[in-house]
Amino acid sequence: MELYNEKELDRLNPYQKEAVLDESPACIVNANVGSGKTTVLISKVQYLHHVKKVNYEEMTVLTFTNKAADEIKSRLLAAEPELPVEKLRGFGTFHSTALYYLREYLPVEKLGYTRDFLVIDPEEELELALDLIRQHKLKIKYKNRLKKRLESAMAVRGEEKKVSKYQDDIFDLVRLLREEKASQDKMTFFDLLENANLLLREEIGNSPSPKWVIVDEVQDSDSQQLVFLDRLVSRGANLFAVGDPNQVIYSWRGSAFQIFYTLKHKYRAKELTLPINYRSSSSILEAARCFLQNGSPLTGVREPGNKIIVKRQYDAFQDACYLAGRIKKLHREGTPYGEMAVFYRLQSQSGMFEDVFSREGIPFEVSLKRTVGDVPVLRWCIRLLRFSLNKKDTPSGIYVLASREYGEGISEKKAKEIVCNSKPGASLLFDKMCGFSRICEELGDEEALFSYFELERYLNPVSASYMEDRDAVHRLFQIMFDYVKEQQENREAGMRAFINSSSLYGLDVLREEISEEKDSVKLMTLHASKGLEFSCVFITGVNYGLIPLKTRDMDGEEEERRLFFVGITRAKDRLELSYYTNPGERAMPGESRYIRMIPPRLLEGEEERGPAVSLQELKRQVQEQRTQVQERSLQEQKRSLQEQERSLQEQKRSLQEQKRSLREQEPAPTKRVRHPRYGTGVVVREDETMLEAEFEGYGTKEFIKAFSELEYI
Ligand SMILES: Nc1ncnc2c1ncn2[C@@H]1O[C@H](COP(=O)(O)OP(=O)(O)OP(=O)(O)O)[C@@H](O)[C@H]1O
Repeated sequence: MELYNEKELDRLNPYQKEAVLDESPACIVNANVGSGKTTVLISKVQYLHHVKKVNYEEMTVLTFTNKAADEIKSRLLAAEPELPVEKLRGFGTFHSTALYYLREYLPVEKLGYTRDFLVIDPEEELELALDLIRQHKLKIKYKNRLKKRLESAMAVRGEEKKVSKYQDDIFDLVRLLREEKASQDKMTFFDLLENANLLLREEIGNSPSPKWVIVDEVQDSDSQQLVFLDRLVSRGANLFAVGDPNQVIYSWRGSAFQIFYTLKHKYRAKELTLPINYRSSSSILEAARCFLQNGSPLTGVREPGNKIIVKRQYDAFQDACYLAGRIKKLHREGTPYGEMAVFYRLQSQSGMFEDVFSREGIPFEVSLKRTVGDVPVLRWCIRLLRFSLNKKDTPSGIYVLASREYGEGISEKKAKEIVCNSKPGASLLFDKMCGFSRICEELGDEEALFSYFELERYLNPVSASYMEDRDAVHRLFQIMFDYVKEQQENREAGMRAFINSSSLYGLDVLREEISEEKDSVKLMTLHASKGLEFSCVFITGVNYGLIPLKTRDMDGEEEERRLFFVGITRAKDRLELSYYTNPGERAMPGESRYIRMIPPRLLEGEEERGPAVSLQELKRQVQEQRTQVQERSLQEQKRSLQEQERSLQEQKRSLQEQKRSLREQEPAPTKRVRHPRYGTGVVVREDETMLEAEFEGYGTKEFIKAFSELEYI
């Protein structure tokens, strides 16, 4: 049966079809968010295989995350269940593909390694570096930033540039570290790409020489990854790279906006576009357009859908309680939990949501890349296996023996003596590790492995965490045995491969990773949301200081904006944003400008919103509001003064009233006057100018005071 036919192509829009059918030696697809990059990538692989008859083994498909690689592989396997998974070994992250090349093809011996080298994480490298500083009495400044300093020093190319700006021994440390890692047969993630790049340059005649290199999320490639691409392209591979410049969210790793430009010109690549977004409702897309940076048109095909809800909350706790209710309601109305996600800016924000959701009985998963090293008992077990499989890894041997929690708990000094001098008989556990290779193939199952190392004794059976630790180790061993069986390699090689994947994949190797099938709400940082989609997305803490984070420069600010763009474009049907009025020290109270950048007609909140405004306008409005408030208060004061005055006059009048009535009630004191003609009289009425008096025999007479000849008596 033809697995890929015209019908498959008909599902694609014309832009997608053009990208799939394109056969240029180099093609860069500048794709919009949600425009079907993954769809196109998978179609391309199927088209090349089924129509152009390119074997899967002749393709290298590079992704940015393990999850993306797994998705591509599982979609290919779903379409073609008989496809042996080994044929897809060239499909993976840059690091896992480099590991595959180094193990299978490249002459690692030239760099002092054996094919059995093991991958270590950066923490282990740091331990090694600190040891070397002590041993060689190196002068290293800013040791608290050693990890960062090592990263930068390792990236320096050209001997003449290897001069420490702090005038210390950092470059000697890098050299010693490189030698030490090779002598212990260990590589870090950085070394995987670095060594693969070195050997790929030299080993032109040697495999691997893929016919096609297909790259996902190319916008986030760093300089090492671009060199890796270049090595493969210069061996004659066709390049097909897909990416979105609006989703560059890792420029601190060295990826840059100019990658498209660089690739296009370096390889004279044909540039295609995927403009149509299939994912989000048109309201969500319209909001997303406010955060676009490269001005490419973002076209959608969906209905307007729900308005974007904006909620003001007192703090994260109140928000978590509100979200718990909201999520339950949406679930009752038919949205599966697995179609809902809560995004935040910082991992430290997840705790509050985890607590409240567990209390409220909401199933949830936190997307957190944890390494096996984050679980103490697993870290100890992995190092036990590391030393058992690689006797050159003396630091792991010492770590196992000198651990305070597990093993024999012997002193570090003694552990060093035993491991470095290979002293048999001094420690039972050490002897077991040394004898592991001899019995490894005979171990029937994970139980036998557990018993061989007598772990019921060494996992500290009196500790409170014993049961939990024992179960975790059983699980680790069981998965390792399954993995080894799947690999169809010998036991030791399979175990090595497992340990390497545990370093590369983190705890995902225990299949505790976020799985889409599980019906649970997903909690994750905005960074972790990349490439995913959900029916309903809640972005919490949209306060200045969180979203966006305070940044040092414009580049940082632009990256924050792209990160928010990535977050909102994960939503298919519902987008809900919240901000806090009491966000704690890190952030400012109130909504961040990102909410104000969205046109109000797209928003629905609990309060009436004014029009979207610029910061200047906002400032003006605040000042205007202040002046209005001041004027209003002055008028209030005036009104109240007038009120008081009126009331005083009332009181005065009422007092006069009372006085008058009292005067009327009381017999007025008689005033007497004498007149030369009428004799003595009694005053009956008087004001300032007039006076009336009654005279016996003459009656009442009225006088003008100023001209009368009256005399008071
Ligand atoms: N031609 C098409 N017709 C209908 N739906 C499509 C088409 N192409 C892709 N889709 C759908 O659009 C959505 C987004 O596709 P996909 O996840 O491949 O996009 P993407 O470009 O990888 O997204 P992102 O930019 O977020 O990484 C998916 O739900 C997919 O099924």
